[in-house]
Amino acid sequence: MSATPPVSLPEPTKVAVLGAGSMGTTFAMVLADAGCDVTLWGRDAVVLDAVDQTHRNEKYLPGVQLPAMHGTTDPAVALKGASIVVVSVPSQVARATLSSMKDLVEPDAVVVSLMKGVELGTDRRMSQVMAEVLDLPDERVAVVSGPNLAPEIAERQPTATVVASRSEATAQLVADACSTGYFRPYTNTDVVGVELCGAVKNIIALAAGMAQGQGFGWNTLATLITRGLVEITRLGLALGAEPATFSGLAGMGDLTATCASPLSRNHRLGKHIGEGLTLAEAIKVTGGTAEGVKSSESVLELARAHDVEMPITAGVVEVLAGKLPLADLAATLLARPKKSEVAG
Ligand SMILES: NC(=O)C1=CN([C@@H]2O[C@H](COP(=O)(O)OP(=O)(O)OC[C@H]3O[C@@H](n4cnc5c(N)ncnc54)[C@H](O)[C@@H]3O)[C@@H](O)[C@H]2O)C=CC1
Ligand SMILES: O=C(CO)COP(=O)(O)O
Repeated sequence: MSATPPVSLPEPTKVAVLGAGSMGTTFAMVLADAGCDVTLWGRDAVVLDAVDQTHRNEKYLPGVQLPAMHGTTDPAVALKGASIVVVSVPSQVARATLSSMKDLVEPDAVVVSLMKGVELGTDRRMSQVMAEVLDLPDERVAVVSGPNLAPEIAERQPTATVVASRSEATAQLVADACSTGYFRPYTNTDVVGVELCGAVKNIIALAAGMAQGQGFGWNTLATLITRGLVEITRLGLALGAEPATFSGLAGMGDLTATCASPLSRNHRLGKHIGEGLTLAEAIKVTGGTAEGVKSSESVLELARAHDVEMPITAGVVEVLAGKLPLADLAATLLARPKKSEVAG
């Protein structure tokens, strides 16, 4: 097994995208638009047949005409010859999904996570899960994260993102593979920071949605975004992230998009709870993967293990668990002991 990926790939780069939901399909579109030979893998034969034959995924991206790509339910077909493997399944099933495909991934492939969650039970970030299951060295691991609401990218609206890898050459390689006229990747070597930004902003977006559902306005939203960024930064720094990451696209960028947009499933789910639905009802009505629900628990565990204060996250966990009435959340947060804004 080679520890270092090739610095350039054969043209066109063959890419497997694992997970045919809204983000997996959208990123497959970006890669194909960028000139890659893309095969999308998923479990639903009806969906993948349509992707393969008519280049449409009506279940997850209704009305969107995709560029030419392959679709399959057979992981061996998707992974054969793929020099880049993109993983876009819900975080809590990443380990099981990758374990079942472990022997099919090409020995030199770079494996990229689009997932924005932290594993329950282990508190591992997705790049850690991928590396553990597939036995990958740092040079073969990358993550992509930024203000990247799938429905907007699928309309080819302009946005930017961060491709992070401990290896600058790997980050550059993945950035080259997904660079288009509407999607601009920046590189970063701070994998920890970029990944934590993606996972924790979903929890803050739940809180922002709850606040909106309760009828609170822009001041509350801005307060949650700003103090949410403080929580993300505190946890990230405790885990070795770089300070500059938090004001970047994966940090402030994604936090703003997700907390403000009704396209965010986490925001919508929080809003349903704010309007009075139970968690179970809100999950059903929202549909799709709202990573913050489960990751709030693992992120809070990480925070406690590193002695990091995350009051908004802790409040969201209590509300979701039914231990704190949502009507009391704001008062609970505001009643905490007064402190300096800038002292840690
Ligand atoms: N949708 C978005 O705007 C964005 C999503 N992401 C991240 O991408 C990841 C995937 O999310 P989406 O594609 O949006 O979710 P989705 O809910 O649209 O699709 C999830 C996909 O995973 C499949 N799946 C569910 N359980 C599975 C299992 N046990 N084994 C294999 N496949 C399974 C579903 O069939 C579906 O195809 C998440 O971590 C999310 O945070 C990141 C950026 C933007
Ligand atoms: O991560 C996202 C945008 O960058 C998508 O957010 P949701 O998972 O809340 O829809």
